[in-house]
Amino acid sequence: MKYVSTRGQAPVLSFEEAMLSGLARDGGLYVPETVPQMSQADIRALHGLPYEEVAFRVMRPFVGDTFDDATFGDLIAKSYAQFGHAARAPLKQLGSGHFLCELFHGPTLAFKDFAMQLIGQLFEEALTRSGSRVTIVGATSGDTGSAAIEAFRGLDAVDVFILYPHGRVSEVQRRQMTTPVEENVHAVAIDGHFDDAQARLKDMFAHDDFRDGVRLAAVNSINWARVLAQVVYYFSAAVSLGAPERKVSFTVPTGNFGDIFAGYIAKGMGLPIDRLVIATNHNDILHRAVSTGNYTTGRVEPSISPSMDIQVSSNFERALFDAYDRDGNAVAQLMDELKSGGGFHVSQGALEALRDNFDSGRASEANTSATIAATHARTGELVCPHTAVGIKVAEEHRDRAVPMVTLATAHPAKFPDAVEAATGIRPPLPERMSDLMEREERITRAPNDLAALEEIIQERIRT
Ligand SMILES: Cc1ncc(COP(=O)(O)O)c(C=O)c1O
Ligand SMILES: N[C@@H](CCOP(=O)(O)O)C(=O)O
Repeated sequence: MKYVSTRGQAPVLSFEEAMLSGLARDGGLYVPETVPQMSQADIRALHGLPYEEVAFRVMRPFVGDTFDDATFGDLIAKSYAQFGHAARAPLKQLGSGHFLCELFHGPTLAFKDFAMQLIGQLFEEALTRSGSRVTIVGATSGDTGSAAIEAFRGLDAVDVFILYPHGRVSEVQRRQMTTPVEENVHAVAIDGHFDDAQARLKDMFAHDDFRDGVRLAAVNSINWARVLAQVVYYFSAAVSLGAPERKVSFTVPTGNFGDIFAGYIAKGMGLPIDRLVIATNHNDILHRAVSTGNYTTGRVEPSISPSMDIQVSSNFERALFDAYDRDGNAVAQLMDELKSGGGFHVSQGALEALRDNFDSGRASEANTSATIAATHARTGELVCPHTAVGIKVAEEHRDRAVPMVTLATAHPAKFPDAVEAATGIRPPLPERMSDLMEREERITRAPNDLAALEEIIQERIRT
């Protein structure tokens, strides 16, 4: 299995190389050269299997010879052993034909744990084997950072720096990043918003001396391995609802487009997904792009679903690559326009290709609060604000003949203020985290400045 860059100018890599390098040398994102197929019989055979076995069968063809079967199976088993639900990604019925897929039973209470726990294991195995080390730098609007710190804390071969926007993550998210005591993890609060953090991360990858000097690695969804691990729960959910005999649709609360792109890959592998619905908050660049063809960035406005306060949505580049018939030059040109002019227009042909797979909708702040309240009143469930954005958009896009699954991307206790404001109920943290608010925090403050951030990292990495 080989991986190619969406901008067509970087070396073609193996799974291990793509995983350890993150962003391609030409600024693009790695995607598989071809998407492996699962037949109807392969999909039918997933019925009733434990999540770990589904994960093995879905991901195995993408990994090539990087890991042998026994090792890969063991790493998957270790990755999900800490999850608080036997089904790992259980389905819960919300109403007739509408289901939630609960992705928040991992150690940091958000869907990011599905991929991060796995790539923590994969990195450790690959680095131990080669005797090398890496410096991971991540950008977060809250959940990726906490999941990465949890997955990599205490590892000898890895130093981790997480850039998060100062004052723009929830207190629970911040404390999950700032209270771990291990010396190899660092939470860095930068002035600015998530897009600034992600832009500085990409600048570091474009700065070859720094990139090579610190052996820079990425754990954001620019890393293909992150997307791959997220493909699995589309299969487990669809099979539980009758695939391959029955089609299923998914609505995905979306920011950086990684999670929904994983659904697109599942569909490309043969899973009978009817519609993939992009659900955004008022930072709605993706909804505007799919409905009008204009991908134009605006100001990132804070919201009660802060993890989706994103305007420059990295993985959209992967979808564009396919929509432009895998023409890396065309994608590179669009990304140049984005950098120089803040946006681009998607060609008619590419827009039609995108619309073949994706629908989209948006939820205002009032919609989100009202959905948290209505869902609680109707079902007794407390949902996080990101999930509420998904539920609201899903209800608008449902074809009653096809089951709809909304991805429940975080636990409501990560965003207690928004949930309490909507329902009057403050969701408690699970017992194992009950002292989170008393633990001591360790925060580095930094300007939104490449040189300053690189200096902090260079001073702190262990050699
Ligand atoms: C809770 C939550 N929901 C949804 C999203 C959106 O996911 P993605 O960035 O993969 O689109 C994120 C992070 O981005 C998140 O943390
Ligand atoms: N919502 C994310 C933003 C980064 O997304 P990623 O999937 O590219 O890591 C977060 O919580 O940090």
